[in-house]
Amino acid sequence: MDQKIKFTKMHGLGNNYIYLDLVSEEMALPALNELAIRLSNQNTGIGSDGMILILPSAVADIRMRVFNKDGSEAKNCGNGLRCVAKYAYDNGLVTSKTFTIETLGGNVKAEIVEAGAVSQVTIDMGVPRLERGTIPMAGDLQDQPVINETISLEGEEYRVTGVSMGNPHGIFFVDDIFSSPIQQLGPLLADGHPYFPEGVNVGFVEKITNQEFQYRVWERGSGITQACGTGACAAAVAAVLTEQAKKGEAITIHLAGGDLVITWDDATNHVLMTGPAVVSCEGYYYDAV
Ligand SMILES: N[C@H](CCC[C@H](N)C(=O)O)C(=O)O
Repeated sequence: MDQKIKFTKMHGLGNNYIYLDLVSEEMALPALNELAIRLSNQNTGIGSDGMILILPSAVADIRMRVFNKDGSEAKNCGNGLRCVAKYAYDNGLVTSKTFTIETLGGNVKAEIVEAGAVSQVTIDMGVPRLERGTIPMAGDLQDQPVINETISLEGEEYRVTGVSMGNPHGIFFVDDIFSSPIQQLGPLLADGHPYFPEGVNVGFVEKITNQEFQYRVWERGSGITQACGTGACAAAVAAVLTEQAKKGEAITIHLAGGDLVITWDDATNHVLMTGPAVVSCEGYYYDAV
């Protein structure tokens, strides 16, 4: 069947997805997991880190579903949320500059800080989940946080901090981001390992100052990406948990694709993320299956 599917490709700091607007027009789509794989394929599809659906919501102003390049569905996507917010505002799906977005990881609040070709968007990502059982991570004391826990992987010892932003993150602090073991630990942990039963986004963080960190990521389901919004939030939370940064202060996370400003708010315990959202292109994909 040759189905003509309208899409918009957007990115947040180079973390790019194919967005399908199922609010403005009904589309009967094929199996979503397989469609995400086809759209993401850079040889036979459009090429991206995955697919994001923009849908009506019964509990928020709009709803986001995110699928990785391998077709797996994730519960949250920070760069995706900023792009969904941009799209919704620019295309009149919402009428205010502040609105709510439903995700599988919980509802979040979006604010269009600056509209334009490059929109600046703030997302209130809500409260980070720190208990071992919520990441989830294997081990005793499932109701306790995992902060710089020593784990042995392939004969080497590493220290990991676990943070969930609705999706799982393992944060490893390193002395030099450019010599981090991303190629070893990414494939080993991201898509299924006894220590991370649901897989994990594997993040490496180097401290520059108390308010500035470098971050690189091997994403669950997509591999190395230019940026990971939930990962940047997890990196800032882990920096506070390991007493390398202060709660309540703005923390700049430098990612391969650019910077995000993250604040883990003292009063609300919510994590705020601010950064850009950009449309790369739009058009039609001919799904010949
Ligand atoms: N790979 C992630 C989903 C995308 C998250 C990332 N692109 C972001 O901006 O937060 C996961 O499976 O949890």
